[in-house]
Amino acid sequence: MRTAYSVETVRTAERALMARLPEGALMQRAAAGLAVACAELLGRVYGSRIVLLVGSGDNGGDALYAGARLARRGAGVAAVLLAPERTHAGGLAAFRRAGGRTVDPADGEETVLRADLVVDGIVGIGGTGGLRPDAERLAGFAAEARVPVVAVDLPSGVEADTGEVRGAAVRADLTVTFGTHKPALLIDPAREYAGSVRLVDIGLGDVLPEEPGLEALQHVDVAALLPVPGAESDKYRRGVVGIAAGSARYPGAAVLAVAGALRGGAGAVRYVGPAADAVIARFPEVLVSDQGPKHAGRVQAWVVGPGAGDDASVVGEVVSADVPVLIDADGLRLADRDAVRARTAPTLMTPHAGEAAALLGVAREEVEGARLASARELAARYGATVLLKGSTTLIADAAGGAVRVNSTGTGWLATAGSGDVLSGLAGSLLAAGLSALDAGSVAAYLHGLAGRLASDGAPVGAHDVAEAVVRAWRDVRDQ
Ligand SMILES: NC(=O)C1=CN([C@@H]2O[C@H](COP(=O)(O)OP(=O)(O)OC[C@H]3O[C@@H](n4cnc5c(N)ncnc54)[C@H](O)[C@@H]3O)[C@@H](O)[C@H]2O)[C@@H](O)CC1
Ligand SMILES: Nc1ncnc2c1ncn2[C@@H]1O[C@H](COP(=O)(O)OP(=O)(O)O)[C@@H](O)[C@H]1O
Ligand SMILES: [K+]
Repeated sequence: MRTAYSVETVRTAERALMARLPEGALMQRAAAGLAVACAELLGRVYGSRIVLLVGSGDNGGDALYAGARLARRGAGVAAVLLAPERTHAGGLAAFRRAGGRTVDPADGEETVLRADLVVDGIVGIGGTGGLRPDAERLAGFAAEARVPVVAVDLPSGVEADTGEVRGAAVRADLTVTFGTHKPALLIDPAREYAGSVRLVDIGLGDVLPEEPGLEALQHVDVAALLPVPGAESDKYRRGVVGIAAGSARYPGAAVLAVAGALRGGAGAVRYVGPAADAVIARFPEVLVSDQGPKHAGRVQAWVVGPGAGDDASVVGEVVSADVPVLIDADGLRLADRDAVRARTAPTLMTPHAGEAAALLGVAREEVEGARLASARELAARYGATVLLKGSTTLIADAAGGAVRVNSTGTGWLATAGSGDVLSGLAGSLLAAGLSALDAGSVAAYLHGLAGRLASDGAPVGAHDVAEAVVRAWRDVRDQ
């Protein structure tokens, strides 16, 4: 499991750890890790030209101590000081002792454009708002220079706790972060600014609380959650998932949700709705009914909404069922809010940003800029688990606790119908007995991976993604 903690938690942990260690020990650990990462990226340190962008806090201090280490290995290191009189004193002294030279921001452009590597030590977890104008100017030179940029702890200018990017921010190729990931390194849009991320152990593990703010499942975690049939299993014990989806106008959504459900581990898939002929023609193994959800026979979980059009009565019937229910797409618009809140069995809602915005009564951009807060808010309002789709998908439980984050996907998944596949897949995992949080996060993980496998850099259709779920499942199982 990859975990991330909020700034406040990181600071508390750092204080606890610092109290046990000699002064400056943490920063030395951070700087040592940072210098190693820079050296690896450069390949050859001796003779290389490194430019440090140094802000006025400890983030700049990390950069200066790392710069000193690199200067001692024969690199030519220059530091552009944003606020010379407020620069980290110990770091600056060490840097100068090692032969580093300082540069006035006025000469920053020329220096940065001649660099082989730029180290962004402008601001770390102490930053708020986008970069200030003088810092933005320097960041602009780094982008212009088209040389590798290594961010210290975080790409400067992003919001550490939320992943929002409210103004100018550094775009890094590599971010070397200390002690733990910060939420911004796992959540878009900030995640994109970080490039690849390397975590340097500074000993925080022992002092961080057990429950993180965010967690991202890895192959091994997903493998442990996948339902596997045993000797006593039969199709009913494996779970039956009901799909109430599709309409005369959108029959394809039913086919795609069923395609996802058949790959999600349930023992049987029941389909209810007007697209039964299309479903059965494509998937003869599906049990179909046109009697409505109440009379369709027992299921262990329902999926309602994909391509449902305007049929609110089917949504109402499913929402009143006393089994886990996944509500997606049109279902999110049609479901009675009080009825959703009144449910006692688990509910999983799977909006994209536009649907989440409609549910919250805000503009889509507001959700896109504050995805974490939006997912938490929706989960609390509806008493449901909320899976907010996007390039990083977030899964938040109503009870609070760590929010799951998934980034296995690819932009090629932004294709019509891929969300229908995801809802069928997640519903099937719910029917197989996973909690709403696990079903949502395992489905997002497999779906993202399936998108990558199916696409391999080329356009794909949603049905390709559904077919590739089997390969994603094997990939996870065989890790
Ligand atoms: N606290 C610790 O024990 C450790 C901290 N470390 C480093 O220290 C950093 C935190 O240091 P600080 O608390 O000093 O804070 P930062 O260095 O992250 O930022 C504070 C400084 O940045 C300026 N600033 C804030 N917002 C800005 C903006 N939008 N544009 C430009 N400048 C801005 C502020 O004026 C302030 O001087 C971490 O990110 C990490 O790099 C590491 O050395 C590991 C140990
Ligand atoms: N840029 C992206 N990167 C990765 N995954 C994405 C991206 N855009 C969308 N997705 C994923 O693709 C799926 C699209 O679902 P949705 O928006 O409901 O589409 P539809 O309604 O057409 O099925 C979601 O799983 C979402 O997380
Ligand atoms: K930084």
